[in-house]
Amino acid sequence: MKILMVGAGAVGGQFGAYLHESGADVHFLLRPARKEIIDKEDLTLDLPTGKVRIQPRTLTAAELTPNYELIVISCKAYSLDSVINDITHAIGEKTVILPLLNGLRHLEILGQKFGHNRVLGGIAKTVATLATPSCIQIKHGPGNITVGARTLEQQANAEAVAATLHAGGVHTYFSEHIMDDMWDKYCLMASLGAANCLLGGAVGEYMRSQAGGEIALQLFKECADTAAASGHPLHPESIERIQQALTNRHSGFSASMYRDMQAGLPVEGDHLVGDMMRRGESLGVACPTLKIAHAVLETYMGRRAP
Ligand SMILES: NC(=O)C1=CN([C@@H]2O[C@H](COP(=O)(O)OP(=O)(O)OC[C@H]3O[C@@H](n4cnc5c(N)ncnc54)[C@H](OP(=O)(O)O)[C@@H]3O)[C@@H](O)[C@H]2O)C=CC1
Ligand SMILES: CC(C)(CO)C(=O)C(=O)O
Repeated sequence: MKILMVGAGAVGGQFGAYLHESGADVHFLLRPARKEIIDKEDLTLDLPTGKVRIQPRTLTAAELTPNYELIVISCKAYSLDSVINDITHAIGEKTVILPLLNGLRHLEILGQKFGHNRVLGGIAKTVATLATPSCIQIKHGPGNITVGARTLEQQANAEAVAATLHAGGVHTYFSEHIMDDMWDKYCLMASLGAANCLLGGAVGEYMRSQAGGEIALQLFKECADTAAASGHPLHPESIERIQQALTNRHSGFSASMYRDMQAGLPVEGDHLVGDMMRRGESLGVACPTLKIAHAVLETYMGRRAP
């Protein structure tokens, strides 16, 4: 399967590197400035087990041809419009798209642009950061990807993509209920990211405040109620697991959105927290705490704007 990995950030660079290492036919679509750096310095994965350095095959949007069977998208949500514009020339009749962004709204946006049956459901699980333009720091070992069909027509394509990723050295799960799984991760991600950014700390840090845990659990409740009102109620075990993750006093857990905020970078606040709040409110779920967190994220983004 001919694969185009869009971007070589924390998620795309990592999983693309595993594919490259195991001999898969993978190209990285990079913007010119990044391509120049990676072509000169290679791409290094800094894993707990040591460093892995690869020489990826890179190209820019101007060089794309419509002969990719799989396009993996792992940009931040605020770059999605530019990515959609850039990959248009890489889409052929049989191209399948696997987005690995957190959240859900990108599925609708990509589906409207390229056709819903092309866009699979996908989840990346990892804790990774682009430490320098040519080095990705990965905590807790190699991450994994979950793939699944969002429509009946996609089933065979989703299975083929999962098999290709697995054969390409990526820890891959195939999900028969990908939308439930995406909602599960979305609820974790939105409540964790909102709590980290609103309260200004990783889980163990905000748990030292009197109300930190209560606020994090309220954020999660609003997300879980929204998931249930959307027809994707979380499993009781998931609810318990996420509640524990959000209130563990000894945990350094934080969302990539918080790490981005600490680094002064743009954040996916509207895609993750704003979208959850709007979905909830449109279904009659009260989301007062998500609303406060969204306002904090919008204020942050507004302050960054030139
Ligand atoms: N980091 C993590 O641990 C996890 C992140 N996620 C989710 O995955 C998604 C990606 O996050 P992450 O990997 O951290 O983000 P990064 O910022 O590390 O990487 C995004 C990459 O996308 C590239 N990009 C943006 N636009 C284009 C374009 N038009 N053409 C080519 N490349 C482009 C950027 O390139 P450039 O270098 O040129 O700016 C950047 O390197 C997010 O939705 C995030 O929430 C999910 C699980 C874990
Ligand atoms: C699950 C979590 C929080 C792990 O890093 C994540 O997806 C993110 O940070 O973007």
